[in-house]
Amino acid sequence: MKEESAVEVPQPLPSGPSAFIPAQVILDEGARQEVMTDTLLSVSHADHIATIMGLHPAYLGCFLRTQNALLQPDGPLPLPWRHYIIIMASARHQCSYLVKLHSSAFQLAGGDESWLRGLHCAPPKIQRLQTLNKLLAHRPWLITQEHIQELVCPGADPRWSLAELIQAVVLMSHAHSLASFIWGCGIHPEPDSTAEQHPPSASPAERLAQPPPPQREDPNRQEWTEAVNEVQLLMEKMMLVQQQEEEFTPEEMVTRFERERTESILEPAEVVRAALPDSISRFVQDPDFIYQDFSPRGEQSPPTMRAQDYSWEDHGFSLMNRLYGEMAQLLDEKFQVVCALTYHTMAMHTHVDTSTLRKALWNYIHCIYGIRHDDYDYGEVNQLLERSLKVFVKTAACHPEKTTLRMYSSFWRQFLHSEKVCNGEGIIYF
Ligand SMILES: CC(C)C[C@H](N)C(=O)O
Repeated sequence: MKEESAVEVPQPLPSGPSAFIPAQVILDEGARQEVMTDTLLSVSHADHIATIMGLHPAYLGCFLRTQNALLQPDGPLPLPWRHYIIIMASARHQCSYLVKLHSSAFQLAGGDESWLRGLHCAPPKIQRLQTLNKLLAHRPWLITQEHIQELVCPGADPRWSLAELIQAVVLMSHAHSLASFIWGCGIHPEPDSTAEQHPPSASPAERLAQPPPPQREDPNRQEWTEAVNEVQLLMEKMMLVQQQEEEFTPEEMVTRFERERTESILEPAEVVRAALPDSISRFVQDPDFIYQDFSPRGEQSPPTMRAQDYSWEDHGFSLMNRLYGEMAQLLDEKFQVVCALTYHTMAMHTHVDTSTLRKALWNYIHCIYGIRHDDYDYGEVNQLLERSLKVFVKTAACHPEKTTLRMYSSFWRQFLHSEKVCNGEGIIYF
């Protein structure tokens, strides 16, 4: 095991779409994806998000289709309202990138500027979404039937229709997870249209082709050998996991889940919470309400939810299909693409079956949110995910604004950046 102190302290990159990934690397790794350029060219102004997500063209395609559908002119909620809901939702994760982007879009769509002074200036109907917004962002397990009833029942004033509410919920969830992606990939703010260094007319390729940032020193030979061995070891563990036939009792399976959940508490280093800037805090009510860790004896611990009792495939999809059919299809496609997304690569190796590793990551994120798959042995998470990876994943998923370059650089040091690009939805991690 390498000592913490031996890890080089990474320096933030000065320019380009991401503070974590050098612009040149995005170009190089992107060039390996044949369709990337096409996908990027079809995005009229490829922003930093699309540029980084374009490392996975199949995912970028689904993402953009979903986002475009959410923001197309027709639909139950007026367009300015939809931008405003995204602002409120991204503010919960302190994502000034999205707050800024959608404040401009809100104005362009004809929104009433005075609302941008803060939540208290928005219509009461929008303000009533606050509770749902904060629960969805930080502790979704607390949402009950009453929260929905309160908004849609005939006596509710002002009342939300089901069609409006489902659109608002998808908008909020979309913004929450996108905020995790933005923090998790260290995405830089978009250049101001007034700023000199990046004229808005620059094409994505031009913007990427900035002078490369000062390169860090190449890892020395010993470090490289060590890294190669780490990947080798991980691949051996994956083989072992695949061959494992041992069956555990249901009780043992629960214990293994609980163990993983309890251990995750220790993962992120506690950082003192800084006061929110006014540009964010004006859209946040109750800023101290954040993700709450599981505690084995704590009364307020998140309950466990069995994935078999409520899942997208068996329940979520059909409900949404009735109320917002187009979105149900798009989200379903997005989930399917991401579950199947693999290039069969592992750092310097090709033709690898990475399914066990991807499944461990997926299930680990569900685990931190208290979701248990009762046919999955959580011992695999423990075997396959190194501690630094868990710290990163947990931070990006639960406290995205605390993700640092150091966390990003500490895990999977041998892997391509495109393999590390991560989404707090728990989904893009290839
Ligand atoms: C999680 C990653 C290591 C996935 C891998 N790059 C793949 O193509 O499947």
